[in-house]
Amino acid sequence: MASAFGGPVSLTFQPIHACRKNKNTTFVASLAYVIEAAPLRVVINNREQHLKTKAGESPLLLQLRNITKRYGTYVANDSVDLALEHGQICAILGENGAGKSTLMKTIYGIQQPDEGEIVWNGEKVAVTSPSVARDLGIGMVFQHFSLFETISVVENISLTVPGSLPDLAEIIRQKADEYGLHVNPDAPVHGLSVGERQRVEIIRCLMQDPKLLILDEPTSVLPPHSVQQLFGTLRKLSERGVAMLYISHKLEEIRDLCHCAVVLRQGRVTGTANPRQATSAELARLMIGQDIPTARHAEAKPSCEPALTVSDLTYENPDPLGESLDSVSMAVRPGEIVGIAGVSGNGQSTLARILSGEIRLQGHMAGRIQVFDHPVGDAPPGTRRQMGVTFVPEERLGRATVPTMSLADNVLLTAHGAGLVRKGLIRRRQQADFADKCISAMDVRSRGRQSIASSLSGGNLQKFVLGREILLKPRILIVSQPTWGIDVGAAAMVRQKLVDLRDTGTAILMISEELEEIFEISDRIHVMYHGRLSPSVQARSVTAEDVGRMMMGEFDQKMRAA
Ligand SMILES: Nc1ncnc2c1ncn2[C@@H]1O[C@H](COP(=O)(O)OP(=O)(O)OP(=O)(O)O)[C@@H](O)[C@H]1O
Repeated sequence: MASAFGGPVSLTFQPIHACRKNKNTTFVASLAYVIEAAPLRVVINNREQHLKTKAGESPLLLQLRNITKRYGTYVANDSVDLALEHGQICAILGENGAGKSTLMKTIYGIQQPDEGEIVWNGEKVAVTSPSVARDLGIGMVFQHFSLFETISVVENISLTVPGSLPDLAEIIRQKADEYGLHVNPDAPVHGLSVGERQRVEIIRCLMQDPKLLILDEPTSVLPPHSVQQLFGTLRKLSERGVAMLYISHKLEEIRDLCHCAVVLRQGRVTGTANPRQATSAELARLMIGQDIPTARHAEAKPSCEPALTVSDLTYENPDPLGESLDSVSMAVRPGEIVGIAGVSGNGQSTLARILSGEIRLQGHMAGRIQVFDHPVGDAPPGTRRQMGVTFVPEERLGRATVPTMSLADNVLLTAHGAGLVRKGLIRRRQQADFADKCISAMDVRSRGRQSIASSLSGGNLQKFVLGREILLKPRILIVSQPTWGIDVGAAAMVRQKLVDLRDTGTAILMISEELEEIFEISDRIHVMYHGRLSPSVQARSVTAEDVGRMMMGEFDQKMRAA
């Protein structure tokens, strides 16, 4: 059978038994189907009854019919059909650039589809803006929080939800009790952990009584113990009839939480799956069309002399809301990967900025930073780069790239010294070749080197930035959150590239909140906690539980007691 792509179509039928059984709901066995490379209409579960549907409500909360969204001639969403029931938690899966965010932006009214229609509770609607979406009952929890740090929780919420502060504080307490989202309405936001901030974002959505919540990679910022707490809340919401669209690259979490999964590839729906019955490997295969390789990780053979040495680094952050460092010491040798684990907000981003030279040794800082034998504590980033140090910051837009510039011009920002400029003039051929190499080496899905950085999907821009720095063949690479927002297939490729770079003799310092990633490719592991760094441990000699305890500060208590 030929598909719309002209390629073959394969059909796989897979029986699903009652996948969400509770005393209120009776299921009939239904079929989940996977259709490769063909547009299809998705009907997620056939049920005998829809007991979560209230009187006057359509059994389907949301239907997308033939939604198409183009950017110029590029089709980001292509005839997407989707149906969602009340209370259903549906994962949206897809590789970087598959069109997930584009689809969510359309549902939330941030952008308009070029073709197709949205049917809400049985009625065709035009979601012309996020406020129209909120009025309908659609809420969105973004990956990056939008809270003002210097005011309290209730003051933040009052900026979008009408009501007096005492009344709002009372409602916050009620919602917090009802859904296990404990947060003090009067607490200033700057003192809250990331988990608490996310609870505030969710409470803010709940106060608008949503029927559908869109969650964009909600666990990427959370420490492991907060993930289960969040899932508890989401399950409660689902039981009360709130439907959810859940974007994530973390397949285990999708298997744990979601009732159904829709797979997008190149803007099209290419299949559905029951995540509770599929393995992570099967879900990954559905997404990327092949098995995921794990990094081939032979034991490191580091040199003796460290490439990067940090001794007794203490930094009192002049920003009262910023992270400080306390007596941080470590060394990274050529040919090894040193991972720094820790819950975000414990000083990792300050450390990365000091090591890159963005913050330089001055009065409120003590200690020493050396690249091989040279002290660099007061050297600017350019000098450090000339010594063979490259950096990948966690913020790709704005810090790693200029959003409004093309990929070709973004290459010049850090690779100009690699023969791309001579006598002050840009060598266009070499510039184009370097950009093309980054794109092909890292499989960056874009419309070529002239694409504007901000038009790339988050994961593809991240791959481009990594490629730029790796191609410079650095002596030292300092990388923060290397696979943040990158799909599982691309993450495996990125980790392999880091291991390959290590094997050429580069010293790599990797700051990551993903414990799995830390374990997969680090040779030694440190943990950061409240601005202090643990002694390093050999990655092969500790368990995730050991590191988890270190992340909760156990090493710090021992060091202080010693
Ligand atoms: N404003 C824009 N202008 C041009 N192209 C865009 C724009 N926004 C997105 N695109 C393109 O649309 C495609 C889909 O992007 P989208 O952000 O929806 O992908 P995604 O599946 O969310 O990816 P990721 O997992 O990396 O976040 C990408 O190829 C991207 O380059």
